[in-house]
Amino acid sequence: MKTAVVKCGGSVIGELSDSFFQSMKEMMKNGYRIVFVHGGGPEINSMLEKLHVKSEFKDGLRVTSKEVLDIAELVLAGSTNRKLVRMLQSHGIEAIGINSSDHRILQADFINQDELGYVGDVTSVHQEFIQNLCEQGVLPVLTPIGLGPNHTILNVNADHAASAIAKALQADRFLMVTDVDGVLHKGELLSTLTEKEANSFIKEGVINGGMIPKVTSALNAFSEYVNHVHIVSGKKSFYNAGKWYGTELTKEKVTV
Ligand SMILES: Nc1ncnc2c1ncn2[C@@H]1O[C@H](COP(=O)(O)OP(=O)(O)O)[C@@H](O)[C@H]1O
Ligand SMILES: CC(=O)N[C@@H](CCC(=O)OP(=O)(O)O)C(=O)O
Repeated sequence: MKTAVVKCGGSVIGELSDSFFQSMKEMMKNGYRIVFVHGGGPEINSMLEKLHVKSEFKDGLRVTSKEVLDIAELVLAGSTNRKLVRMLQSHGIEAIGINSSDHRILQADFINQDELGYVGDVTSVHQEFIQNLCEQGVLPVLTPIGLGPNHTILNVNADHAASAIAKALQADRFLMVTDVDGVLHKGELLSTLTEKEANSFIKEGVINGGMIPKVTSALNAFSEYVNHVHIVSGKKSFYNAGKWYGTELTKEKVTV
């Protein structure tokens, strides 16, 4: 069996297509066990607006007061996670939703409490438990909420959380699902991207906004254990007849 970690961004959760779920099923048919990790940034934003709570981002991370943390957990665990589990089940995929501070699925530590508040980075992943669920044929759907020191919970950027999980599970593939076809350059899809190109595109501003944590997390997971990392769209098929779509990270440029 092969393992794949699929991170689904909040930008596309409401727009996931039938072809996306078909690609998931095709992966499973071809021997992949899938672990799902999700974001929910836009849904958190609209709940914060409804409740008239202000929040800001610093370097792509949400500055998270105690009040913002409670709302982020409420939305991620109470709404986004539930919706995804139901969508998977309606497409015939047996899934279980878990808030990742439960059972120490994700342990995290503050990044910089003074500047960012309750924001964490993953320090450990309960990989045996995740693997056990997969072995039972249940697809785990995980929030990016980690258990911090002294029983606090911490808000973890979902790209960072997924990257840490992919590394801990030594996943054969790591897919980052978003609302665009992959990494674009002047409107054209880049089918491959090397680390060097990614760094210069970030410097030049070609890669900006939410694509920055995605590409840096993708690069971060791209290791001796995780050899295949893709950034793909959730609006269409990303895998069909053994072919992968979107942008794949490569060590060096592939010439075709
Ligand atoms: N070079 C790029 N190629 C593609 N998308 C980019 C690029 N630079 C910035 N983006 C933006 O990144 C967005 C995806 O990031 P984000 O909205 O945070 O997604 P998610 O919720 O899936 O994590 C795209 O919708 C696009 O607006
Ligand atoms: C610390 C931090 O920024 N946490 C994110 C967690 C959700 C997330 O990352 O969602 P997307 O994948 O949709 O961006 C947040 O509060 O928005």
